[in-house]
Amino acid sequence: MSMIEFHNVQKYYGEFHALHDINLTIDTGETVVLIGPSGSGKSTLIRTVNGLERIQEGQLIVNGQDLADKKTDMNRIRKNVGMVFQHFNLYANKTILENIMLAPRLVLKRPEEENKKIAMNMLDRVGLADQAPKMPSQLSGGQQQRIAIARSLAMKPKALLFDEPTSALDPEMIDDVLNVMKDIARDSSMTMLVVTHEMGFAREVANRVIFMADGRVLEDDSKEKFFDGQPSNERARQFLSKIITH
Ligand SMILES: Nc1ncnc2c1ncn2[C@@H]1O[C@H](COP(=O)(O)OP(=O)(O)OP(=O)(O)O)[C@@H](O)[C@H]1O
Repeated sequence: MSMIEFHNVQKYYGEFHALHDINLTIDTGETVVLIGPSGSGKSTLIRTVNGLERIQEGQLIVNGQDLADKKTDMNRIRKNVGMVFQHFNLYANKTILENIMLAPRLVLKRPEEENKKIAMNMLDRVGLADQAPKMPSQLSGGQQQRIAIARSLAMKPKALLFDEPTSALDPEMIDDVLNVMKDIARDSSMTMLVVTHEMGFAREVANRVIFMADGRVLEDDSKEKFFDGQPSNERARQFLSKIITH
């Protein structure tokens, strides 16, 4: 079953044509890695999936709802589609546990006891249950990003979007975050769309790799074809050789 479908999607920022005729289908449970040079439209594309950016033309169906339709309930979309950003955006004046319990309490009206139990389970899943009473500033960047992931998971979403989740982290913290993401990717019910330059992650757990440039999808391959064969597109081949050698 498909979770996300782009049909001839066009996105403009004013006069600037940011997404050109995007056609993509992402099935439930797939892990899709999105790569491409800076400014190619990767963030824009994933931000359209939970309505942070509106599209101007075409059809974008997420979890069976058409996001181009003004009547679509965006709150319902955001309950089902979580997002993890480059900067973790935790609430600085709330404990780790409160950060995780807040949205399920306010948005899902989840009863307090159940909410706490699920929050602690998610903290355990990212390996940080012992940090529950601390404040975000007491944690490292890598730990804060794992808390941000736990916070998204606590909403029990059907899909998770990741926008360069490790690019703001010190190198020694990247693996811990990637390991948590790999664990989620192996859960076959979760759909993941990930913008990242971490090719080790892509090689290990992605089902597909999509290459974008100038607002267009130029390559959409299985992981095997992308890494072990060759992308058909010349720019994708060049990009791949650069990121793998650096
Ligand atoms: N709010 C905005 N208003 C105007 N132009 C924008 C806006 N957001 C992005 N753009 C432009 O759209 C293009 C695509 O940007 P986007 O951030 O989606 O690219 P990206 O591939 O994610 O890049 P990066 O890897 O540098 O984050 C860029 O040319 C950018 O300047």
